[in-house]
This record gives sequence, C-alpha cells and structure tokens, in this order.
Amino acid sequence: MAASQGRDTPRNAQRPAGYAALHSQFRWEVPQHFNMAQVCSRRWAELQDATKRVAIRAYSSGASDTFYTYSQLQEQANRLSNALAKLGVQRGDRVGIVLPQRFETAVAYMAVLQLGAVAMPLSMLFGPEALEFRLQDSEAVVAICDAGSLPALASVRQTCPQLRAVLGVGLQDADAALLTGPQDARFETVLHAQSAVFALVNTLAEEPAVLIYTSGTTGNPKGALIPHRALIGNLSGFVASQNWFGFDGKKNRSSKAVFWSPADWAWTGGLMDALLPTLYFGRPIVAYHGRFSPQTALELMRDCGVTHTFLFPTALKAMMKAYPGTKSQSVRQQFKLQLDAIMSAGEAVGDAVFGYCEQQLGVRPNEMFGQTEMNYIVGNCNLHYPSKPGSMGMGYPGHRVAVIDEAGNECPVGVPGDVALHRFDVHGQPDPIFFLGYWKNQKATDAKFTGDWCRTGDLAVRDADGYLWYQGRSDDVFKAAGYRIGPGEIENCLVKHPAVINAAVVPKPDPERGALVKAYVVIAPDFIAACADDTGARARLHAQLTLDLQAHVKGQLAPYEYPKEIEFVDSLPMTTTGKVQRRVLRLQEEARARGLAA
Ligand SMILES: Nc1ncnc2c1ncn2[C@@H]1O[C@H](COP(=O)(O)OP(=O)(O)OP(=O)(O)O)[C@@H](O)[C@H]1O
Repeated sequence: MAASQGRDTPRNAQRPAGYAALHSQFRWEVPQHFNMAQVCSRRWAELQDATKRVAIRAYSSGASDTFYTYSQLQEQANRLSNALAKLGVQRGDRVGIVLPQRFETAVAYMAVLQLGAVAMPLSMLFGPEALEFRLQDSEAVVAICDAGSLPALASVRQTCPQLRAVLGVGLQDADAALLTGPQDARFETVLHAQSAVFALVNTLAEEPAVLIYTSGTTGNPKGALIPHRALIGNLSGFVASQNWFGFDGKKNRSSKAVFWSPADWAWTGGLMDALLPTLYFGRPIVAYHGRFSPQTALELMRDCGVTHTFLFPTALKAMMKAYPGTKSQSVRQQFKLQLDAIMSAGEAVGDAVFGYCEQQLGVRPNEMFGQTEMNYIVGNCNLHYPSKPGSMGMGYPGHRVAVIDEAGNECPVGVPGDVALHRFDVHGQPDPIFFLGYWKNQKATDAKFTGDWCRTGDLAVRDADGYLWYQGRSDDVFKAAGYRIGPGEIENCLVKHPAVINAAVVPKPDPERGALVKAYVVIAPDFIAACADDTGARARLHAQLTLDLQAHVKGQLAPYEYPKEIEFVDSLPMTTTGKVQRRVLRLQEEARARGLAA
C-alpha cells in the first residue's frame, strides 16, 4: 500500500510553526504527591461557589434533568470513603465499579481514589463470565453496582470469595434480595450512616489509581495499572483535542464549556478522556445511561447546550447514516447545536466521518489516538495544528511519539512502522502518561518496550509535515498476493457508499495468493426494507451490491485493495467499547478454510 497515497501534503512542507513551539514550551509539572480525587472534586468543593457549581447533569430524555454540584459530589464521596474504610478497604485494594453514567458513579470514583484504593471500572455490558474473570484476576474486595449489573454480579459471588461486600445503588426491594453477602448493602443506606467528613489519603503521584482492562480487541483483556499521575499526562491531549476546552482567551468560552460523551465511563475513553478531565477543569459533564441512538445524542447535545464532546467513530457513523443533513439545513442548524469541539478516537475516523463532522455538525473534528496503557498521546488541535482528514495527527505536547522499526529506530517519512511513545519528553523529563505495567503480568509489560520506546502495536506512516496516518493494528494488517493490506482504508471507503452502515475487512486464506481481501458488510436498513421477506430479492440485492461495492472501492483505492469477496451480515462482532473485533472474523475465516481443507 502506498504510504501517503492521495494525501495532498507537499513533500517539503514543515510541521506547522506553532506545533514546534507548543512542544518546546511544554513542561510537565508532576508533584510528588498527587491524587486524582483531590483535583477532580475536593478542590472545587472547597470553593465558595461549590453549592452552585454543577459537576454532573443527569439527563433524562423527555423528563426534567437532575443537577449535582461539586459540593454534593464531595460530600457523598466522603461518606462512601468512610463506608469503604469500615469494610476494611485499604490503600492499594481494588474496588470494582459496575455502574453506568450516573452521579453515583462519579461519587464512587472519587471515594475510592481519595481513599488511596484502586478503582476498577467494569462495563454494564459484561456478563457473568467477563465479571468473574476481572474480579478474580484483580482480587477486588468490594464491588459497587446498580440494579442492571447486580444479577450478573450476584451469579458469580460464590466464585469470587475475596469479594467482601457488594453495594447496590438505587435498588428496588426485589433487586435487594440479591444482596446475599453478610456485608452487602444498599448504597444509600450505607452512605446515610456515615460521616460527611473524610481526610484524603495523600497518595504519591506514582501510586496506582485505576486498574482498567483493555477492551480485548486483539486477545484476552489485560489489566493495565494506571497511576494517579496519568491524569496529568492526559491533560495536554485533552485540552488540545478539545480546541483548548474553553481556555482560548480570545473567545472567552471557559464559563460555558459543557462536556458530554456517550463513551462508557467504564473504559479508558469514558473515564480518562471524558469524566475525569472534565471534573479536573471544574466543568459540568452530562451523564446519560439510556441506549445510544443518533436521535437521542443530537437531542441531548441540543437540550444540554453541549459544547465539547468525544464521539467515537461508530457513533458518528450511525449519526451520519441516520441524519445525513439536507441541502437547505445542516444537522447543526436542525438541532441548534453549540458544539465547539469534537474529539474522536478508538478506531480510525476516516475522511467520510471527518467530512460529516465538518459539514453537518459544524466542527472540524480532532482525531485522537491512544490506548489504555498510554492514553491521549497523538491527535490534532484545530486551534494550533489543523486536522488533516484521515490523519490521526501528531504527538500531543509533552509526548515524544515516533514511528519505529523492529530495532527501535525511527522510520523515514512514508515508511510504515510501529507507533511508539518514548519514556521521556523532548526535555528528558519522564512522560507521566505511562501505565505502571500489566497486572500480574511482567512478561507482557516487558514485551511492550524496546529500550525506552513503548510500542502501541499499531502501525502508521508519518508524512513530511509530521502527521501520522493510521495503517491498522499490527495484528490486523495482512498480506494478499504480496501486497500489504491495512483494513481501515478499505473499510473507510466502503462506509462512504450509501448502502453500507459498517464494514470489516479481514484476510480469507487462499491457496494461491496466501490470502484474499474479504469484507463483511452491514447494509443500511433502507436498502434492505424493500426485500425484507423475500429471499430471492435479497440474494439479487446482495449480488448487485457486491458488484457496486467492488467497483466503488476499485474507483477510489489501489486495484489490489478491492474486496474479492463480500459477505453481508446483520451485525459485526464488537467489543463492549464499540470496536469491531476483526480477530473474530479472521478466526472464522481460518476455521472455514480448515473445514474446506479437511
Ligand atoms: N484514532 C485511532 N485510529 C485507529 N485506531 C485507534 C485510534 N484510537 C485508538 N485506536 C485503537 O484502539 C486501541 C486502544 O484501545 P484499548 O486500549 O481500549 O484496547 P484494545 O487495544 O482495543 O484491546 P486489547 O489490547 O485488549 O486488544 C489502539 O491500540 C488502537 O488500535
């Protein structure tokens, strides 16, 4: 694949002048003692306006919203910290938090963190097996859940003997019957009985704060242990990707920044890129835990006056198909949106989604790239170095990011290699964003590093301006007839076709070519509606679409990139974080090939 094919970058161009200055002026300031809860809640709760300063706005579509202030957040967190301490939770102990976006979730994080314990986010979508694996692996001593997650949690109670107590938020009497352990209790009852005063444990910046399991896109999830200082490491990227998050003095927008993201607060994107940085800046974040739909998302942003957001590519793709906009009115006008910044990450954004944000949502998006282990390291900042559609941007200030080869040497412009982050910034200071290591897995931690470079396992090429262009995960990139294929580019091209909602490209084993390019495609409902109950018509639609999509890709990409085979499916296998699990499809192809050979 030609590395910077079709990208209109003059070969002799320089990095934008502002970018170099941002890097050289930037200095990390990491105090010896630092606690995420101190900076995200306590310091705001001590201010005079704490009883008016909104921390969480709980959005209820159609009904009236509930506003929670920083004062309430801190008071409830203090009560919960006292309760946890009474349950014997100590500095360094893990506490599972299986809650959706709601006020009590923020309370739980603040309480665990200010106690010096380690918060372990767990998704509401986890079934018993997923919960059991993480609770056992982490040896969590307490879990905080709500009625939605309690049944799954209760079903694995017996096999997690180290779990001393389960605290249930907002339970009805019927739910509460599932609280069977001697120390299990309703969250509200426990908090009510505790003092509202708690002295924060003055943790070291280096101490563990969060144990977060990777999404398992490529294999078994690994527990990444994140220290308190990682929040500081995230901030330069957060501020830049949110177009200065209201701190652009000229526009004086700081007093109206309202944040929202549909990203689950139980994964890195939701916790470290949304909830915690918003609270760090003392601004309100909207909490909504209904099902995501493009309509609800747009209405929520309208009703709450959301100015800043993180929308993952899958969500933007769904919005793009449901609300393409009209010639006379953009989606921004239709919903009276006030967006100042859109950050998007988790998967490649691609120029189709990029164009949608710009033309329909009225904001040039900032793609960001990072991972649980070292989040928010690369991206764009439209106020200082404008996004290029399809590029994931450059290392954010304070992060020395490069594309390296197997030996750990930087690759020349246009040559693909591993995206890697150096342990030290350009001034030789340690980069605070790094995780501490994988939980109980030193071997995997060591394998991540080549000298001082930490490899992300993602491939990219750098253009002459220094922007990085995503090529795919090392595990997802494959060879077909001798050509290197990055699935992202082909998938991006497929979703530009009006009939396609989502697509995943994987290798199909082929005796002659080694592999051929195969696409799994989800068709937009409008296209299927006409032949829903007619299998003959559906087969004809598939045959016609196969030809159309092949021609569509051939017309835009290199000839060897078009999918030789297309399979139409109702949905793609996804992680709970909304990422396509190509691995599952690849394994399916391999199994089918073995079946044929047998
Ligand atoms: N802008 C982006 N473009 C392409 N891919 C991205 C982008 N941002 C993040 N990613 C992908 O998401 C990954 C980080 O996701 P996360 O840390 O949640 O775990 P995971 O890598 O999906 O799970 P696992 O390590 O268990 O397979 C990155 O390594 C990268 O593959």
